[in-house]
Amino acid sequence: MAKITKKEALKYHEEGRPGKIEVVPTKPYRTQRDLALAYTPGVADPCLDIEKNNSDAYRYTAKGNLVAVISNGTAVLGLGDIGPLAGKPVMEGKALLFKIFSDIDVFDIEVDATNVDKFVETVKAIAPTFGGINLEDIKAPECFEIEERLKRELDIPVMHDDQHGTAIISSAGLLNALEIGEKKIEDVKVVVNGAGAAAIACTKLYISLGVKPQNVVMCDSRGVINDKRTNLNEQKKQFITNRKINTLEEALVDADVFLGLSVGGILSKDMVRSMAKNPVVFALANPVSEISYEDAMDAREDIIVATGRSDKPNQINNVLGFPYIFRGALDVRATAINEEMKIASVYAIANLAKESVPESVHTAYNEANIVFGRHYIIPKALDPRLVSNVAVAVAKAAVDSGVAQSKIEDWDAYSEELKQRLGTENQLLRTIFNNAKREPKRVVYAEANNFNVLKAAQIALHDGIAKPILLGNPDNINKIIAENELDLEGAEIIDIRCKEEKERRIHYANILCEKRGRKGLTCKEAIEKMFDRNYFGAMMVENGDADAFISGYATRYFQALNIASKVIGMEEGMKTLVGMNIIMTKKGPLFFADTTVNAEPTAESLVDTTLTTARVLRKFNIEPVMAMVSYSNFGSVRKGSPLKVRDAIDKLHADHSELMVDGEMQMNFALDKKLRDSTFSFNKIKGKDVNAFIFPSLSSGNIAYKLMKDLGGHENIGPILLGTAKSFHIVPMGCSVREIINMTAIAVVDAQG
Ligand SMILES: NC(=O)C1=CN([C@@H]2O[C@H](COP(=O)(O)OP(=O)(O)OC[C@H]3O[C@@H](n4cnc5c(N)ncnc54)[C@H](OP(=O)(O)O)[C@@H]3O)[C@@H](O)[C@H]2O)C=CC1
Ligand SMILES: CC(=O)C(=O)O
Ligand SMILES: [Mg+2]
Repeated sequence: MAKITKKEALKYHEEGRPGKIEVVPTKPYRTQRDLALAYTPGVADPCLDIEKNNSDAYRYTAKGNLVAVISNGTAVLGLGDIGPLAGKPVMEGKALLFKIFSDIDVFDIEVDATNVDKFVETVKAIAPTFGGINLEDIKAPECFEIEERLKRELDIPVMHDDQHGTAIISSAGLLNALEIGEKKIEDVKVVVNGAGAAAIACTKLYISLGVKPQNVVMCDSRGVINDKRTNLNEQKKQFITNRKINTLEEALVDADVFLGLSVGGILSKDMVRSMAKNPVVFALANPVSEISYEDAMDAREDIIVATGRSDKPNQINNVLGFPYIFRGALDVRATAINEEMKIASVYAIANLAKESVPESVHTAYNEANIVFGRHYIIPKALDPRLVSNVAVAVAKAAVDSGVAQSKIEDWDAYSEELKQRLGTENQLLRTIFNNAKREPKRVVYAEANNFNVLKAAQIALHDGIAKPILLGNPDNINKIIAENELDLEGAEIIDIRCKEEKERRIHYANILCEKRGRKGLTCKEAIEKMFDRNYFGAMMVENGDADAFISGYATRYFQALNIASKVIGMEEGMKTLVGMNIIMTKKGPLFFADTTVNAEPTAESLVDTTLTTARVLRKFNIEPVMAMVSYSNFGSVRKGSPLKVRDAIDKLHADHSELMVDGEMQMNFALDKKLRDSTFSFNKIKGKDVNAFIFPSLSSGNIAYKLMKDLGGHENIGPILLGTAKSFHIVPMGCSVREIINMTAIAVVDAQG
């Protein structure tokens, strides 16, 4: 990632509405009645109910999803005591992270109080507003007493994130780093630089996970905490070493682990070189780490390095924890965040790093293949699985340890709910993928000499969606596999040009020649075409040697379409192929057809488009409710394209009366059922939300889906080719791995019949 300049950082914060957060109403407020409900007199009723029963605050107010990020600015990142106001950008930043990663709303509260009593009293006084308290950037040793007292005196979860959030994440990182370095936690020698909030909590958690207290040396700003030191606070006293050493440099000789939670730039390359083999260096000070990632990597080859920064690999930062720990705690109304919940988070985070990484993470970090190892010991901050993995583990631990005030009956449903809440789960794709997994099919990838195609095939293979057949030069394919550490064991590779495939080429050519002989194709030409992977792959499907075909990554859409028509042909009874796009909206998926094939459809082809679209929706377990859209309503214009739409509708109503379809209608009547039903009460899709739109021409369909995608910012799946006699699918040229995987699942479902 390119370095961020000061100018850029200031502009980011200043631009538009200053700062990073705003408050958004969640209830209607446009009418006088709305206001009377939102405020007086309506608001009095929930007030009186809450007066009688305090827990009703969770029913009638935002309390249950509201966390306070509270700081007095005495230890802001590694910037030190810069005061509450100067710390506000960090607290707003935490608010932003809470919202985007776990949909928790946050008020950031900067308190002008360094005195422990005053700070505690302030937090207690405002606590009724919140469902949880996240203490932030409060310096040691005051932070320990502040947290202890608030935990004791409040009945909502309180967590000092710099202590426990950091301890949880760095422990997860440590477990994985030791596994990679093949070391046992009970044997490792750990040097902790820093003896403040984060360092003390991390060290305590390391010990509870198995590090031996006698194997720990802790340093503060004055050097090693040893028995010569005086005036140590109670927390530091627990870590006095009896080793006769005074400096960080001495402590690091032969150490296995360096944990830095202090200040930037205090660790030299030479110190790193003096450590034991496979050393673990967690340089976690922010914004400048104890040693830069580059210097640490440069110091020695066997090192495992992590920093707190977002712009380097292995980011150990409490952002991987606090959003999800509070999410889990709030969802079961936990009265505390206890040790059991912390340990559950450690293992949930550590284990997630060992699972195969979703494509969205590769895309977000612009990395081709992220796999568990030295450079990936901990999940990435943008990993969408964190919310369901960590929050579920925390909530379960809260229930099991008896601090939960409400129960979750169905953990799978809770996990799904979290994914949907964060928009990380696409219900439609989940259905398609589940259907695909139920009966995976042989999918032939015609362009397997491309990394994206191979990566998609690997994921499809490992996720049990498809059985890939890869067409391409085996040397090229194997080179890409080796260079990118892909694993395609079990996938068949076919070199269509080799002499062993000659017989098959001739066989396929004969079939094609028979099919197209009267349409101008000579047998010689057919043989030549079998050296083209798109033709060969399509023939594999046609001949039953594969179930579905995918191409388009490096082939023009219309070229692939042409092969589909010539080799595979159309489904029985169909006179046209159809292109369909799926637009993912907040209200659910919307299906647009035809978006890519028929430039000037006739009434017959509009009928075919409607029937094919309806069939596909049913394959996706969706009952089609379809509108044939135009610029007029139910015959209001008696010329031009509305006429052919009317003809199509008449035919559909006559021959397929069971189908929920009507038109022609304008888009606003299709989208707004109240408007439609009140104006045209006779309409056949009365009371229904339309989920599929049939366009009167290719231009309108194509323009509409691109407007939704690019201007509306909606995710788009497709175009998907419909109406072929067998499963034949074309991905957009140069598309992402995700798009190829999605198309694979669709192709498999299509092939299932
Ligand atoms: N990556 C992450 O997720 C997180 C990183 N951090 C980082 O950890 C650091 C400490 O934060 P926090 O614990 O909240 O702050 P504290 O103020 O509570 O602690 C700071 C500690 O650093 C010690 N220190 C300062 N200078 C040196 C030095 N030259 N050598 C050794 N120790 C030194 C201080 O020593 P003394 O006691 O003598 O004053 C003190 O013990 C910050 O840089 C912060 O950004 C914190 C939380 C999370
Ligand atoms: C990440 C964090 O909380 C800190 O550096 O203080
Ligand atoms: Mg902090």
